[in-house]
Amino acid sequence: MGRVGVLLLNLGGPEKLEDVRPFLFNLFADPEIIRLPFPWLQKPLAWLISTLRAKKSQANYAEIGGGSPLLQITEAQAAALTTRLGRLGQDAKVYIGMRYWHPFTEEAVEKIKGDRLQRLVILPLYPHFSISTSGSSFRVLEEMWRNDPSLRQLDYSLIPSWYDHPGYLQAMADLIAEELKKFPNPDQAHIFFSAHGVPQSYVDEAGDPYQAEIEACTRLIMRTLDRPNQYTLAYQSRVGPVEWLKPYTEEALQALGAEGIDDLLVVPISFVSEHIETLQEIDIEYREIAEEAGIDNFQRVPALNTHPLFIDALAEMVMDSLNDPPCTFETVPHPKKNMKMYPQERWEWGLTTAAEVWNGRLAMLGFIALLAELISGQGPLHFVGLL
Ligand SMILES: C=CC1=C(C)c2cc3[nH]c(cc4nc(cc5[nH]c(cc1n2)c(C)c5CCC(=O)O)C(CCC(=O)O)=C4C)c(C)c3C=C
Ligand SMILES: [Fe+2]
Ligand SMILES: [Fe+2]
Repeated sequence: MGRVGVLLLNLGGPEKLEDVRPFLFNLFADPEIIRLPFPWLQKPLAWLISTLRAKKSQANYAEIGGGSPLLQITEAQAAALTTRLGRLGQDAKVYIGMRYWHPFTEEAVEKIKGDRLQRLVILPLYPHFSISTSGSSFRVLEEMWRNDPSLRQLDYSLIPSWYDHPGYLQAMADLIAEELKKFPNPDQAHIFFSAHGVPQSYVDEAGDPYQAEIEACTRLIMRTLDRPNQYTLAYQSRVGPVEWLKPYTEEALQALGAEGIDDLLVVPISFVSEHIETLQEIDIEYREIAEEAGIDNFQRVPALNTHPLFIDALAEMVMDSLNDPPCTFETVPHPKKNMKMYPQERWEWGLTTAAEVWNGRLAMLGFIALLAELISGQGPLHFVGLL
């Protein structure tokens, strides 16, 4: 086979404190993160939430050195993958496409168009599929493919998720085994999987396979690890007023503390690189909650980053994808039509003409409330927990 391209998809993160607000704007402007009944409200609301949330979020980024390490780590993963594919005899160019910060997915696709590839493999750096992560990036790409005849000439294949890949599972099990050795009694340490949450409605109403994939993944990691340790799965990083996947990490930590657990090993599983939610949320915020709950020995497994077994696993997935029949945008899960998405359940009342009029009026009222929030800093968005 001639030259192939590999497009690594990731979320992106602010590199410096000034980037935080525009990064948050991009995130909240994504209808796969918040979907409003009126598309025209999407950007004003994103502007408002990002402006109001920026200070708190900047303070968190300041605690981890003033920016996200995500791009540097993703670049190192891309370089390691290029080398590994070269060793397997596959000349490949690896591109990085971030959803909410530079280098954006659109920039990567511009480069790809100039490079006359024979085949493109699209590989999200999220092991599990969610509408809000891989699904959102696929939607952006699908739109570009729809509008650009030159892209439609390109032979491509997606890898929707890979939480059950044996090489990935082995890399995770190795990282866990390595950390367990540091406990006074390794078999007694409680293993605590902390996955990034999503709103419950994504799973129940939009058909997001995320929760099922996370649950299957933790079982497979434990089977690969083959140790007698007890384990728990919980969901972190809840944002906003609606119900998210449960149990919530903070509540699960408190419950384990109350049960008398002293030795706890946290395993972040939704993400393969260190980022704000591991370095700040787990290492600082959840550690504090755990210690207050009486868990004295709180340790964390590092993210995979460029773990050699993990890079081998990525290379294997790319090689397999080159030989398998292509997987296209049409074949991956799409949110169900008319689904409710966070925080739409509060803002959608129906589709009749009368309801439309009322929706419009209420949306206006909502927007005024949001402006009040901006001016006073203490309005309804603080109340519901979005800020
Ligand atoms: C698999 C991982 C992730 C899922 C699922 C996910 C869903 C999701 N996220 C938000 C809101 C925010 N996410 C933020 C940052 C962020 N999110 C992920 C991963 C997943 N998000 C990562 C890796 C990062 C950090 C990137 C970095 O800078 O290193 C943020 C910004 C940070 C903050 O202010 O807390 C927000 C906000 C929602 C609403 C959502 C599902 C609907
Ligand atoms: Fe997130
Ligand atoms: Fe967070």
